[in-house]
Amino acid sequence: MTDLLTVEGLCAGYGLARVLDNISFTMKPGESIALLGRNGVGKSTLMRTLMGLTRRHSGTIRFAGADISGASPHARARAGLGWVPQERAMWPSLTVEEHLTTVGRHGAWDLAAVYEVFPRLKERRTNMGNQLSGGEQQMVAIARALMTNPRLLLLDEPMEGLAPIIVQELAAVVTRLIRDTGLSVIVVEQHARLALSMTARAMVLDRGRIVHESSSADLLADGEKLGRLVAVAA
Ligand SMILES: Nc1ncnc2c1ncn2[C@@H]1O[C@H](COP(=O)(O)OP(=O)(O)OP(=O)(O)O)[C@@H](O)[C@H]1O
Repeated sequence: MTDLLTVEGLCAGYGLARVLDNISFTMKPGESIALLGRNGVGKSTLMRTLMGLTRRHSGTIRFAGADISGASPHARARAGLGWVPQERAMWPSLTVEEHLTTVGRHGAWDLAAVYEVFPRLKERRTNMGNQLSGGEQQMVAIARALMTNPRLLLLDEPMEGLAPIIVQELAAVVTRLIRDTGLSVIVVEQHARLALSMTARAMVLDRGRIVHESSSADLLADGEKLGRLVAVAA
């Protein structure tokens, strides 16, 4: 099977400051990766670099058969990269449903499909973005990315700051997306064990480099290694 994503020798950062140092990895369609590491090691920077939101110093990114290394964020979204940013980025004056329909693109994910995954959003469909709880905002952020019918979904700390019960609810949804719909996903998460339980592959960063790659199950089973590589939150 051809790769969905091929990253080779990627160095990137902000201005002249280099954060990512020679990152290389590949992903096949349907694969899921937990991207882990301590605070400040470059996880968000890698996600943002895949979306074209940082300064790439060198290296290449191929996605769905095309070299997107120099493509704009907009072009990358059109090519099928779905982005759920850490800050959620709600539009206060739009309703839940407007958040979803303004970005909708033809494909299996339509309003009915996302409401089936997030029944709470259907109940809240006329609420404004600024009338939602943190968990509901995160559901909108994920649903909005699904409405673009992405080939790869990038989730940057989707559980951050949410109550434990909402974390479990969202984790169940993401697991379902990965296992049942075969969606390709990279998820950055402070809840390392939770992220490993949702995904097939684990990748750990330290100071901008990949320092560990294995199956998620292997890393989950090795508590000592997990503790050494990652500050384990849960
Ligand atoms: N907009 C920016 N401009 C300059 N430097 C930045 C910017 N954003 C992040 N950095 C720096 O890049 C490095 C990596 O940050 P990044 O947010 O990618 O880490 P992270 O692994 O996602 O950490 P966290 O889990 O805390 O979000 C840090 O040293 C950070 O200070």
